Amino acid sequence: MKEKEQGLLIVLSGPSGVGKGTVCAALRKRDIPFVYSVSATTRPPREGEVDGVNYFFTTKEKFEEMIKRDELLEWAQYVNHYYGTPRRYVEEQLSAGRDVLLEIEVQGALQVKKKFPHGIFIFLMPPSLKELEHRIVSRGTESRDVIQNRMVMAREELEMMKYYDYVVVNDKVELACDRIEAIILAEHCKRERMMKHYITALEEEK
Ligand SMILES: Nc1nc2c(ncn2[C@@H]2O[C@H](COP(=O)(O)OP(=O)(O)O)[C@@H](O)[C@H]2O)c(=O)[nH]1
Ligand SMILES: Nc1ncnc2c1ncn2[C@@H]1O[C@H](COP(=O)(O)OP(=O)(O)O)[C@@H](O)[C@H]1O
Repeated sequence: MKEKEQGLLIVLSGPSGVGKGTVCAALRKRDIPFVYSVSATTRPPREGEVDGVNYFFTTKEKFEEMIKRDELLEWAQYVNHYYGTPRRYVEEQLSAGRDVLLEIEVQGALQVKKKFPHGIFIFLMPPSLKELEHRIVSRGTESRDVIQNRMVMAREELEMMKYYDYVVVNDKVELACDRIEAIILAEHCKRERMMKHYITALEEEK
């Protein structure tokens, strides 16, 4: 009998402004069968962001409680705010055999890698640093100081690319999505090759 396989844990990281949110929104339209983890954060909501959809917006005190109670799979401080992945949802979905996508920054991704070494780690790259700065500025959601901080972080984050399994350039949104979709498909094929029940089925047919 076919045993229930765990879903794939897919981690997408990349510097602020590279287009993670844009690429994830475009992936959602493609109806790829995976679920998205919603992070908790102490950052204030931007215009149009909805609590429980974009993030669970919370206070520093409540976030620190979640850390204490071990309710987060990983967490990090990023430009003066906390961000973290609620553990329960991810574990439940993976156990139900669903693929889960986490969109998180690099410190958190490295924590996840320790816990899920078989996760798929994808780094989204800007075509150039100049284009990255242009994207952050043109998004218009951050003050000049925050943009400068994010550019400093971006240079550090790009150094961490070496820890990822895949690098995807976000030159064109749809091309970046094609590449991510191809990676997930390939990872499923790889996993199927390793599955015992296929080998058993072939042997039974002999
Ligand atoms: N470690 C960690 N990072 C997160 C989480 N959620 C979001 N982030 C990252 O935090 C950084 C800042 O996110 P945000 O303030 O929404 O800005 P933006 O993604 O750059 O537009 C981004 O690199 C996100 O990928 C999380 O749960 N854990
Ligand atoms: N491939 C792309 N080409 C041009 N602009 C892009 C591309 N991807 C994203 N953008 C733009 O760059 C800005 C930052 O994108 P966003 O998705 O908010 O980045 P992140 O979530 O990584 O911080 C947005 O204004 C978005 O429209």
